[in-house]
Amino acid sequence: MGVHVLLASTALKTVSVTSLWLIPLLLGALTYHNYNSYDPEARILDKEPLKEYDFVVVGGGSAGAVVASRLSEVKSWNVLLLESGPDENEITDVPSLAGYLQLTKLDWQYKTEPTSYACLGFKKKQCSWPRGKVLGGSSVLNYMIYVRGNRYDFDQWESFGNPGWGYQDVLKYFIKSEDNRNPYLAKSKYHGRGGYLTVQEAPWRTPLVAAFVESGVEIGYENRDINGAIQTGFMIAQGTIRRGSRCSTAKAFLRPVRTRKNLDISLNSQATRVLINPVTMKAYGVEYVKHGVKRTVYARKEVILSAGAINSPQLLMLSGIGPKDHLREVGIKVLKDLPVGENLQDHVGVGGLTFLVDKPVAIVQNRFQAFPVTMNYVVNERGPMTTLGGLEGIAFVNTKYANSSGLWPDIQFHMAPASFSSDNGQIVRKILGLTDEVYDTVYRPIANKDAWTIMPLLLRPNTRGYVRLRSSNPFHYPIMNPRYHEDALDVARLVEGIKIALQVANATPFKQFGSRLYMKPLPNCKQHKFMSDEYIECQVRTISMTIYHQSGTAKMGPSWDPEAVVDPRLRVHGVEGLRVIDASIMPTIVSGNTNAAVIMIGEKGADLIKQDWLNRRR
Ligand SMILES: Cc1cc2nc3c(=O)[nH]c(=O)nc-3n(C[C@H](O)[C@H](O)[C@H](O)COP(=O)(O)OP(=O)(O)OC[C@H]3O[C@@H](n4cnc5c(N)ncnc54)[C@H](O)[C@@H]3O)c2cc1C
Repeated sequence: MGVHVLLASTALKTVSVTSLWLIPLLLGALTYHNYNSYDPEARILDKEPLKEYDFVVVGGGSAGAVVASRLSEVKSWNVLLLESGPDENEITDVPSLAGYLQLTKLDWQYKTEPTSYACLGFKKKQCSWPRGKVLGGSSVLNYMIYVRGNRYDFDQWESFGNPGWGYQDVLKYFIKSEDNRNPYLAKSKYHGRGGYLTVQEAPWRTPLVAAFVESGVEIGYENRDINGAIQTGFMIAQGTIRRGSRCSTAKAFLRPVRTRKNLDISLNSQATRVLINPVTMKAYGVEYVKHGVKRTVYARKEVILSAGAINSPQLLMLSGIGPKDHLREVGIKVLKDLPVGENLQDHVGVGGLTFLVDKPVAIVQNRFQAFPVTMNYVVNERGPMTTLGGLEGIAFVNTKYANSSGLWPDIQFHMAPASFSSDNGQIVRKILGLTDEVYDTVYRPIANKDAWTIMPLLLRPNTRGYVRLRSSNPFHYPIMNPRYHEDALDVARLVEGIKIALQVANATPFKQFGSRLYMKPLPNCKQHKFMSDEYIECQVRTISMTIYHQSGTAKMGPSWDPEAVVDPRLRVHGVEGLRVIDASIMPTIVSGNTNAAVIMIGEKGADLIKQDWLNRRR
């Protein structure tokens, strides 16, 4: 996702340099104090769990927050939400500070296994995989881009034997969640108003994003709502923000219902195992650790895993549900042999393509004065601190390998008005883990210069990776290998994606800024002619950037699908009282940023539970 946090540097650098940063913190603290007494967005209360609930939801992230909120609408049910991390804080609210949350205690700080195919420009050849360890999960760390995916993704899910998951069925759940506050979008039949989740464009932007959209039109694409009837095209990004601040799923779905008597939320509570009766094969509770003490909570009706695409499969395997040979290898008794942890998919992009401009129109850390920028955010909810982690433009384009209809693009663009070194090497290089050689040779020479980038990303990879247990210890991080770029066509699509990005950058609208390609080759690719196919392939493998969309590790599919872990009602095959509701269930990754689709999965999953239990009772 790239270059995100450049403004943030300005603000956070100030913390250590002057006391100006105290002003917004103080204002934030005052506002927070007031919220506690009357505001519906006030924070949730961390509860001591009871011994037993109707439903125990594990993980309060993008999906789990939705599930807990919707299930507790049924007054006769009581619901426990267990979340490993703490609550959000004032810094997580600020859109431009998104990247600053990585490598903190709100981040699980995962890393991929080193391979020789990808991530070669990062330390130890590992890609960093941040995931939210906080109420709201990865919706607290994410860059807030609101993209739903392509209608054919969902129709394909249905065609795999998952009735009720086609585009027309899921569209109503996207709309149900949404409160779109951009009038031109809100009136469209594809958008919703009045839902819990606020969606709007960032109130501030650079002129470069207008040039990006106009250039897209010049090369033959439409400027359109990429979440509407047709996805192919260019637009200014929509984001999950509310009045200029992050709207995580915790803020959207949990805070307004925090006083419900039948919903308990337990923070800093890490589930370690689902309890399953080996004779009846019914899930009846969860073991978890809070404040260093191991505890058990029982579920009368169901346990729901919403721990995300890394931790839901980890928990299933720790509980005896997974590939039998692998479980035996790590000494776990097999209760149900299922391909848990397989089918891992992610979006991987090519980072580092940089265009320099002659005008002061990009985001450059040194140019933003901390005090006015911060006050504009705190007082007016406007200004550079409202940018979606630094991203401004989105596009969906077709390479020569794309579906011939032109309606199911194979490449997405993220456009950011900054480079890897617009923050003078303070944050971006660290959170990505760029090697010193790459940073010093290529990016340090343009530190603090006006620059912008397009990052092409591969929408539907051919490769499938895996998540496996490192050991039977629930506190040991699992092994993660996305197998990026092991498939030649995946790489070829990205090479073509870079060529389309170059066409966009060469279009007339960018000429007014004196925009030009920065031509410093990557040190390990300089044997190839700059921007030849061979060079671009080398760049694809060197700066292989996750877009943080891990999914698919507990695949949804019918009982005859040998790869399926959950059925189309999201129940784990062969185990009663246990569902998975999060990014893990995607049979194929959606063509677009995953947060909105995961929220939709949470909405639909909660409805499936209501249908199953409320109909049964009557
Ligand atoms: C840095 C970053 C940037 C991103 N940018 C975007 C973007 O701009 N737009 C977009 O659409 N998507 C984006 N994404 C992806 C999107 O946010 C995720 O796909 C989505 O949040 C995943 O939702 P989930 O519910 O599956 O998992 P998560 O939201 O990760 O939730 C899982 C939750 O479970 C908790 N948990 C895990 N294990 C346990 C356990 N054992 N016990 C108790 N709790 C546990 C975790 O702490 C976490 O809160 C981004 C993600 C990241 C990390």
